[in-house]
Amino acid sequence: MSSRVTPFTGAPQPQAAPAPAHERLALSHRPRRNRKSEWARRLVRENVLTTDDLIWPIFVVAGENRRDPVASMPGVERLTVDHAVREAARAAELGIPCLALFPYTDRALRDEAGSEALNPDNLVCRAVRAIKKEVPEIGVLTDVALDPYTSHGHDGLMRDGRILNDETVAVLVKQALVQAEAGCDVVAPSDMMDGRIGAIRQGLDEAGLLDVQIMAYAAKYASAFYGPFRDAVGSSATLTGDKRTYQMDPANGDEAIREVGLDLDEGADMVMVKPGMPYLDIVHRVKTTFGVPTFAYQVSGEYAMIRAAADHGWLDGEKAMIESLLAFKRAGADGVLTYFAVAVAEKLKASAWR
Ligand SMILES: NCc1[nH]cc(CCC(=O)O)c1CC(=O)O
Ligand SMILES: [Mg+2]
Repeated sequence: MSSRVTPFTGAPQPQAAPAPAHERLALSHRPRRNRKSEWARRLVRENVLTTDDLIWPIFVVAGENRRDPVASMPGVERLTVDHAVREAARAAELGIPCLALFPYTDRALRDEAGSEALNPDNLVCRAVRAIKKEVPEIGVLTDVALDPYTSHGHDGLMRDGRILNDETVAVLVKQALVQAEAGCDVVAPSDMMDGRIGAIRQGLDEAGLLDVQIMAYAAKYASAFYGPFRDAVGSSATLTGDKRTYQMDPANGDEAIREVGLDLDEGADMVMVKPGMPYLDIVHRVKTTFGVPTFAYQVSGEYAMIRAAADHGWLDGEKAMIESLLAFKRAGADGVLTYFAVAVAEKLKASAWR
């Protein structure tokens, strides 16, 4: 038997000579013991990141056989539907459970009311149909909100500079139905209007779409970290003002618990906290308070920060990516929407062969 094959025999690890007795601290606890080697660290590890935890957001654009880079998100591209289908197949192959689709809408198709959102043949619906036809085994989540479609870049209808709530909800119900009829598996309202979860659930149920899940962007903050996303969907160019009358104040925590409670009462199957890294306290509170499927969105600005620093050689991008995602698991998230999804899945697959 080869003497090198000894990992299961309890062979002692090489150790430094112990300090002379008179220099030793009389400690009954030495937490470092459980960190002394890789096997010991693995044995006591509390959380793991797996490919099952990942939702991959992708941007789609009209046309054929094109991939347009997003300048503020190095490594992220807007994909025409044919490429999106190919990427969906790659993601499924890697074991990623779900994609989230976001459209870049032509400027000419944007109007005050965001009416392209209700076109059953809009870009998102075409992408959903193509992906579900070619790659039926992957989950497809669509975003319910009007911002990629409105000329003013807001998530809802606007009158006299104000975002209307109830009128917007009526449109969001129609938007969710259009997406569900195209075949999406999950609708994810990201608009933060009050009462939209209940209205969308009722609309889906009345249409017989009982199996379409709702992932509510329940605690979504008015954040500076969405900047690169707005470049990707073209709403940084259109957005007038900010979203603070509907998205949450970053100063608030208790309010997130109330918001999540309302969305659950209204029928949300899963809830989300967004952004991610600066809001891990909220993720943790939501999970411990409600014990429901809880997701976090590692948003575009978080991706851009890690990528930019890594591209400058200022940090190890791969390690920072894994550490940041593991932190979501530790905080209590059941899964994470992340632009790193494919990179992580590839890394996890490679390490499974170790
Ligand atoms: N309904 C808009 C929407 N859906 C997802 C994101 C942000 C995602 C990201 O930054 O990665 C946003 C931006 C916003 O609210 O302005
Ligand atoms: Mg709400």
